[in-house]
Amino acid sequence: MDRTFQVDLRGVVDLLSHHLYGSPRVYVRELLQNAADAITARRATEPAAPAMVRIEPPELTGDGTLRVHDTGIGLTEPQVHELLATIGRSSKRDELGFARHEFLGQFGIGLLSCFLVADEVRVRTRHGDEPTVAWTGYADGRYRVELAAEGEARAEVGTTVTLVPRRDAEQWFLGSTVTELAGLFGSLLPIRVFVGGIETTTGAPPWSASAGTSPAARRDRLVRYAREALGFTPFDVVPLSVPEAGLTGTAFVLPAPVNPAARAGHRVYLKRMLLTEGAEGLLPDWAFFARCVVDSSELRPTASREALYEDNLLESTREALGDQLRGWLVRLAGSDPQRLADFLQVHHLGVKALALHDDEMLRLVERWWPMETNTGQTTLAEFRERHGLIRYAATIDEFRQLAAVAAAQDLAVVNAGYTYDAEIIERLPSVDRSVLVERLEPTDLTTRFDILDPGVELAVRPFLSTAQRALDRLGCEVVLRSYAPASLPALYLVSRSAAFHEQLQSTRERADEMWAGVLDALAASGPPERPQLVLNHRNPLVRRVTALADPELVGLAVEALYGQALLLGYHPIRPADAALLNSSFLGLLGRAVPGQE
Ligand SMILES: Nc1ncnc2c1ncn2[C@@H]1O[C@H](COP(=O)(O)OP(=O)(O)OP(=O)(O)O)[C@@H](O)[C@H]1O
Repeated sequence: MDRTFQVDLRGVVDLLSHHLYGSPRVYVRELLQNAADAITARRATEPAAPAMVRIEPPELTGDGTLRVHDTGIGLTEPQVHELLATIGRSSKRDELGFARHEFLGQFGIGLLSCFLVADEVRVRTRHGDEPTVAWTGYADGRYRVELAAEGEARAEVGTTVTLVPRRDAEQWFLGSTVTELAGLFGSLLPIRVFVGGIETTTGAPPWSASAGTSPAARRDRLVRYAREALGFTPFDVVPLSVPEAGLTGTAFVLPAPVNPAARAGHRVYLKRMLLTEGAEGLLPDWAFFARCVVDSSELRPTASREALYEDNLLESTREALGDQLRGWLVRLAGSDPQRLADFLQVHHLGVKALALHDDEMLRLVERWWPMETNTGQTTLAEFRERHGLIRYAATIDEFRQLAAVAAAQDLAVVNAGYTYDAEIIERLPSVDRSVLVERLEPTDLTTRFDILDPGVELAVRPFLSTAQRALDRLGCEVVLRSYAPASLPALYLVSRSAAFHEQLQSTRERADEMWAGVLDALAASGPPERPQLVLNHRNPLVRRVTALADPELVGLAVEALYGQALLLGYHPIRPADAALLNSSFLGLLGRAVPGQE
């Protein structure tokens, strides 16, 4: 014998409340949705029928219940038996079981959500001239269907749903809560909803054409809407429209920086009923700087109606919305570059973070983000146009060391020391093969320094060996070259490998034995290049120093030049350097101040 499943309603309600719905508050949404669908169904054959829902919270009914009256199509007695007594049965599907397009509901479980907050649900409904039918359901799964008694018959077509609150759920029935929830979920519904005497529907969405007379008025309205509903004054508003998803709406560009990795939540309405205030996946990741409010008639909800269902339509919608935001950026670049600059000022960190993965963002940064260079601020695109390649210093310190000298040699350098900049520059050739990039190494500059002519070279040899002796213990090599600018007496240049070895050395001094061994092994992997103190023979002071006869004074002068070059290049000052600076300063002072004790 075939048997039929028995459904334990308590178990189902438990499942809904703990696993499907995020909060019991959805009961208001489900009631509104059923009322709106019933009105839609009635108006299909009776276009002039009223479209009104009235909610009476317990403060008004006076008997502790909440009532929802609608002017919808109502149900006949057989329909009540079929639809209200069977979980998963809906009138909103076609013969093949597909969700019918004009309705909000489709699953046939919405009414059950009332049991999240109510012990008892009563439905009194009238369809056309049929008698009024009364259905009463209980949370334990019992239900009763009867024809309404004579005095209880409805005068009008429509349905009244009455909820008898569960003891511990009374807070969900407060007039203020119900008003807030009806406004939250249903403010855009194309019907009129009242809670007590307060209308909670606001008419057409704020972005619809009829809502504002001129584009400027509509924009003002949207800015006001963002302030009230989203809590910020947008940097800009961007109209959105994706016909294939029946989608219209607005993207609000955020006025303050956000973390692009944080999931953005968008406010999504489906057929003008709020689905969620935190929809993910509506925009591509790179569009982290916008929050959307949209209404769609075609996108699908998950069964909980709290998120968008990820399908092909959502994917193509995401792409289309991405295109529209990209278009906004491009238009901004063309029509109002200053505003684009303002936008980047706010969102540059996020834009740059994405530029490491997203080609569009990379191009945006290349074309529009002004970078610091030793010839002033300029975009990478301009820099490349002017200099044929992008030459950059990879850290701020390197840039500081090199900027002035490189500029004097007509060598333009970008400061790529700020967050993401060096990686962005290095990624450029992967999207455009014609882009040449070159990392400027401090020691690259030495190739641009002129060597001295042999006569001078010979004459300064004694000076150089005295100078070298003074700096030997600091591991620094002294070199004499001729370079611009003449005002610069000396440069301290550390190659990358020398910098690495220096760091290794200072770590080794602090490490315990085991680690010292490891570090030694590392250090042995490459010959340490020594840092160089490059004295500038074009500098008058340096020339005078090279001509000094007193070796002690030469030592003091070279030490002082060494210290000054360290400071000028923002190099770290080790204890030995500090001691040397100190002694050379005092030594020179001693020489400068005449007289004896
Ligand atoms: N206010 C109402 N007026 C007329 N019919 C109603 C009303 N409320 C519910 N019904 C009928 O009861 C059926 C079941 O309602 P229920 O809310 O459980 O599911 P649904 O709205 O079809 O789908 P969903 O689970 O997606 O909300 C509906 O399909 C509808 O036919």
